[in-house]
Amino acid sequence: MTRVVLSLGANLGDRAATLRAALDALAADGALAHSGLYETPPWGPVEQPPYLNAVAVLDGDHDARGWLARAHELEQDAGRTREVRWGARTLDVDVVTVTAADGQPVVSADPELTLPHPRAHERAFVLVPWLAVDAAAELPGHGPVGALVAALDLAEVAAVVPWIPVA
Ligand SMILES: Nc1ncnc2c1ncn2[C@@H]1O[C@H](COP(=O)(O)OP(=O)(O)OP(=O)(O)O)[C@@H](O)[C@H]1O
Ligand SMILES: Nc1nc2c(c(=O)[nH]1)N=C(CO)CN2
Repeated sequence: MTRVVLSLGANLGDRAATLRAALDALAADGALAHSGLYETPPWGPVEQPPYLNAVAVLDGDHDARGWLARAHELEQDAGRTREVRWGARTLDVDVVTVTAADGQPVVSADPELTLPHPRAHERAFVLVPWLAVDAAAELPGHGPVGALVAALDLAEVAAVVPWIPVA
C-alpha cells in the first residue's frame, strides 16, 4: 500500500468534465480524497488559456511506477497527445509525492519519474488545492505545504480561485 498525491490540470475542451471523469476513475484505484476544482492562471513560459486544477490523495496498491502509468492512462483516456512542454492540454496528471507503507517518501532523480515532483514546491496551483485536501500535508525536502503557501507571492495564491460553474 502506498499513498500518492496527484496534481490534475486541464485547459482545453470541457475542463471540468475531464477532471471529474479522471477523479471518478481514480476512485477505483484506492481510498480517495480530492480537492474541489480551482481556476488558475497558466504557469510557465507558454501563452495559453487558464487551467482548472485539482489535487487527489489516494491510498492504493500501486508502486510509484504504477501511479505514473495510471497518470498516463488517464491522460490518454482524456484524448491527450504529447505536445509542447508546458503547453495547453486536455489533461495533465503529475505525480507529486509517493509515500511508502512505512511512511518514508519515495525519492527518485530518474527523469522518467522524478519524486517528489521537482516543481511542485513553487506551484500555487498544486499547493493551494493540496492544502485544502490535507491541512497537515508535507512536501518531502521542502516542509509543510502550509508554510510553502505562506511563502508564495500573495497575488499568486489569490489567483487560485475556487471554480464555480456558470449555470
Ligand atoms: N513526478 C512526475 N510526474 C509526472 N511525470 C513525470 C514525473 N517525473 C518525471 N516525469 C516525466 O515527465 C514527462 C513529461 O511529462 P508532462 O508532459 O506531464 O510534463 P509537463 O506537465 O509539461 O511538465 P511538468 O512536469 O513541469 O508539469 C513524462 O513523460 C514523465 O515520464
Ligand atoms: N495553472 C497551471 N499552469 C500549468 C499547468 C497546470 O496544471 N496549471 N500545467 C502545465 C503543464 O506543464 C503548465 N502550466
